[in-house]
Amino acid sequence: MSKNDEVVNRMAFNDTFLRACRRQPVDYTPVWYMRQAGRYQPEYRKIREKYSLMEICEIPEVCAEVTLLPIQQLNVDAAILFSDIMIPVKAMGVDVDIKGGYGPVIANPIQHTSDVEKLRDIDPEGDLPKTLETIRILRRELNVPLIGFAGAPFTLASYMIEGGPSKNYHKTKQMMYAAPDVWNALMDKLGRMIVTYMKGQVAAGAQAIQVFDSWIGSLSPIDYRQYVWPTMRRIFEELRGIGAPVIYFGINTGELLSVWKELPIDVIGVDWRVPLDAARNRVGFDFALQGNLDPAVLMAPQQVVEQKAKEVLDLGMQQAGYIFNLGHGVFPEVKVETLQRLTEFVHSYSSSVR
Ligand SMILES: Cc1c2[nH]c(c1CCC(=O)O)Cc1[nH]c(c(CCC(=O)O)c1C)Cc1[nH]c(c(CCC(=O)O)c1C)Cc1[nH]c(c(C)c1CCC(=O)O)C2
Repeated sequence: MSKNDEVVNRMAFNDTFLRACRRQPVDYTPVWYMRQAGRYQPEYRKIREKYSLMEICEIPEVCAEVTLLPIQQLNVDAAILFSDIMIPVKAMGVDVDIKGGYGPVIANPIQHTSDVEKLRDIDPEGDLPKTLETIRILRRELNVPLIGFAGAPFTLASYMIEGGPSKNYHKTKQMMYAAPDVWNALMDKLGRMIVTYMKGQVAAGAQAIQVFDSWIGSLSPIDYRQYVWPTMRRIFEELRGIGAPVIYFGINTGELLSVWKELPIDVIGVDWRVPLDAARNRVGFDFALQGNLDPAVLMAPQQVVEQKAKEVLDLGMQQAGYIFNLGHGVFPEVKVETLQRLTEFVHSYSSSVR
């Protein structure tokens, strides 16, 4: 390749990730990492010395810079907006703080119908202008697709009800089982917020959407269907046709996949517990899959990382519509170089096998 071709190539838009989301043929397996912008990067830690996470999200130039760090360093095939699932919850009027190394903290947890009634419906242009401005800046700078995102109702509700991270979600489930009216009102309100917010992100330039339902695996399939499914179906039906593929991700969702397969979504994010061929057997061939290297593998020597990545790829690549990712986010202890080499490996191995 001549120097000139290289420049042209670098500027051309790389749509491999979007093609994989739509189960179209690709030249190699696209890859991005959950939490690809974060504390494992010295540059991120430096920016965090100056600004809190919430402050970064309020300064579009800095927020765009943080989003771009992994694109420049890792050669990944998609960018994910730097933000947090709790940012729009704050815009609904909830007093949220995010403590690094711990998680979201809420001063006045939701308990009663009146607490739910107090939550404001958001207007993304009016309430989250900095997020939309960040997306617009990013679209000018990026030559890979930009993923927008939201937290799903159950996962958001778990923080809003517990007041912070939780092990067993006792208060959340207590509301679900004992006060279904309050619970349904909360699901409904969060569902509407998510649809409005995702439409706003896509209108501003997000090219794919990931809905994070990180803690949904704490529910049985029967309870998922009864207490969460109606809201999820409404959300995804309303997001259908917005012109951006929709990814739905959660942890510990092995038993939920047979329910998820009835949802109108494009991509299912799988954690490391379910081998990708088993996931295919559970959801069928109408979805792309994303995942699912155990993030803990990134602490191992490079040859182990590559062996484990190969095992994941050999299962994932059996069908069109596969995106390599971790089964959850990058840990702060991971070396940047490990992810650089992993990305290179995924690209080269997948293009050699094809
Ligand atoms: C559950 C959840 C949250 N936030 C998010 C989820 C869903 C995905 C998941 O399960 O990880 C989503 C999220 N949060 C963040 C992003 C940025 C984009 C990216 O992935 O690069 C994304 C996509 C920034 C962040 N959000 C947070 C950090 C930590 C670093 C910091 O404080 O600077 C980052 C980079 C803080 C946060 N925010 C949250 C937790 C539990 C924590 C603490 C955990 C930790 O400290 O590692 C809530």
